[in-house]
Amino acid sequence: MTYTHDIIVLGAGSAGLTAAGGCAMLGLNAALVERGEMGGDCLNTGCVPSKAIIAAAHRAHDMRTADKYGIKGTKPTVNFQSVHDHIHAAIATIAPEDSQERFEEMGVDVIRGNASFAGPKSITVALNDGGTCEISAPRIVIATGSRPFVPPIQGIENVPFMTNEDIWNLTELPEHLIVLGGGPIGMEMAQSFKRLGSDVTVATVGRPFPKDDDEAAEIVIERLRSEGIVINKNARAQSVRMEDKTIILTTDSGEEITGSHLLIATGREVNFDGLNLEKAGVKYGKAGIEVDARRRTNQKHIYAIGDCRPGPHFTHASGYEGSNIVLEVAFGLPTKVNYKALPWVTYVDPELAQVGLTEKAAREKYGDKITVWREDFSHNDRAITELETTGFVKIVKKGGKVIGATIVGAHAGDMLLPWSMAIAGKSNTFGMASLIVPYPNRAEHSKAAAFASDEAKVFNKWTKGWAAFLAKLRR
Ligand SMILES: Cc1cc2nc3c(=O)[nH]c(=O)nc-3n(C[C@H](O)[C@H](O)[C@H](O)COP(=O)(O)OP(=O)(O)OC[C@H]3O[C@@H](n4cnc5c(N)ncnc54)[C@H](O)[C@@H]3O)c2cc1C
Ligand SMILES: NC(=O)c1ccc[n+]([C@@H]2O[C@H](COP(=O)([O-])OP(=O)(O)OC[C@H]3O[C@@H](n4cnc5c(N)ncnc54)[C@H](O)[C@@H]3O)[C@@H](O)[C@H]2O)c1
Repeated sequence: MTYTHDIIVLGAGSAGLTAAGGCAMLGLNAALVERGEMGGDCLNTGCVPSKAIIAAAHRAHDMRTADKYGIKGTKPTVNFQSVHDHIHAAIATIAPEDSQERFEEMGVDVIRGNASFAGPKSITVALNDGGTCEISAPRIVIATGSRPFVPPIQGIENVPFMTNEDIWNLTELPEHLIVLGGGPIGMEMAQSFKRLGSDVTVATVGRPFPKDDDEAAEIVIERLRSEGIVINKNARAQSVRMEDKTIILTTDSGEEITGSHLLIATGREVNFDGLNLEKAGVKYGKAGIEVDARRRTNQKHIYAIGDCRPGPHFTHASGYEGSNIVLEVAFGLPTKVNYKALPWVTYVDPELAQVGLTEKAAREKYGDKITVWREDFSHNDRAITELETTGFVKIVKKGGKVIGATIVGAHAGDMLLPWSMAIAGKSNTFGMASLIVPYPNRAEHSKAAAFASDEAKVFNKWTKGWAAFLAKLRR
């Protein structure tokens, strides 16, 4: 079979951009198909807008609480249209990094349209501006991401609700926001809207931050409650209705929660509708496209990376898996994912940061073979001078080895890097460049500097020559 490309990547989010860009930089003829906005969820409807609103809310909170530093605190005047503009300015500033033009300059063939399998090695694209095109390659990467999952709630079809896809269109502050879901999306938004002036009620199943360390999560929950957010644990949404302009959500315990706006943040479902996976014989389940540790599907030449496969849903996980694809496809190196030093940060205040195993997960795995060490910020001089003494650093060890670290407190996310290095056992620049660093985070620049110092070892005439040789064998 004569192929149009060496590799086809479906989806231009964090996963697909990394895979397609890396392969093209090694000289492969890479196609990247995107039906929506370049940059995917993270840039357009996820990390970037959420971190921008968090920053605005932080400033409002600082104004209200300045008294303790000897500066007269004041009630902030929030112009929500301007907050909206700030959010969209942040997206627009970062957008060129993920743009079609930038990837075309790298040598990627960017095709805008909806991709579906025509066969195991061929793709039909329904082009956004009309018509179709057929492309084919010996290797195909599915990186089609996820979208909000809306649970079955009686009456939901008659009630206006928002998800992470449209909340960024708000130009007026909601009077009373009901947040359904106590995961990172729900809790980051709950604190932001509260600080900007909305009343906020959260309804969730179990405790908020279900994947995080118990003690650390409780510290944040206490802070959120002290800021006036009402949090209903064990409150599964049963039904919802509208009376005049009021939304009334009824939980499975019969409690009624009222508000002016409803945000649904109850997890994700995968974007594989319309991909025609059957035509390629690719297996999938409810949690996503089934993959092995190398992110190969049951069809070994087809990979699935990022949010579209079961596993962690983070930009940095998607980017990491995209880089692994470059090693797999361009260099022919079998590359298993290794998440023993996977970090994540929830950008509430105080920040909640984790790398490796939580204490609970480590106990479940290793029982009393672990030891746990905790240092509170209450006796850290920088924290004392900044009046930010809430929180701690906790490390979990097995013998002499660090296997997990939890940090809750101001700037917690920026403090994770040394623990990632300890868990991964990597300290030189090459090792640092291969670490998974949480997004978005200032420590990413330490990784970037480390990578820059070694970049010539990855992208040079020898590696390009090897990639070209391998690609020729496969054509
Ligand atoms: C509100 C919010 C805040 C978040 N904050 C953070 C954070 O702070 N840190 C963090 O690490 N993660 C965060 N995340 C998670 C992060 O955004 C995702 O894990 C990440 O964007 C997934 O990247 P991806 O490339 O796998 O998928 P996506 O970004 O979803 O990209 C998939 C792309 O594929 C395209 N596509 C789908 N089907 C087709 C098709 N058939 N043909 C062509 N194109 C197709 C889509 O249009 C999309 O552009 C957040 C998510 C949300 C919703
Ligand atoms: N800072 C970050 O890294 C960040 C920020 C936002 C999102 N994300 C990623 O995005 C993904 C999606 O986030 P999310 O918060 O939507 O999902 P999630 O799966 O993490 O949390 C969903 C929450 O909704 C609750 N829930 C589910 N069904 C419910 C119902 N019927 N009624 C009430 N509560 C219900 C769950 O108990 C859980 O607390 C996450 O996996 C996360 O990795 C990351």
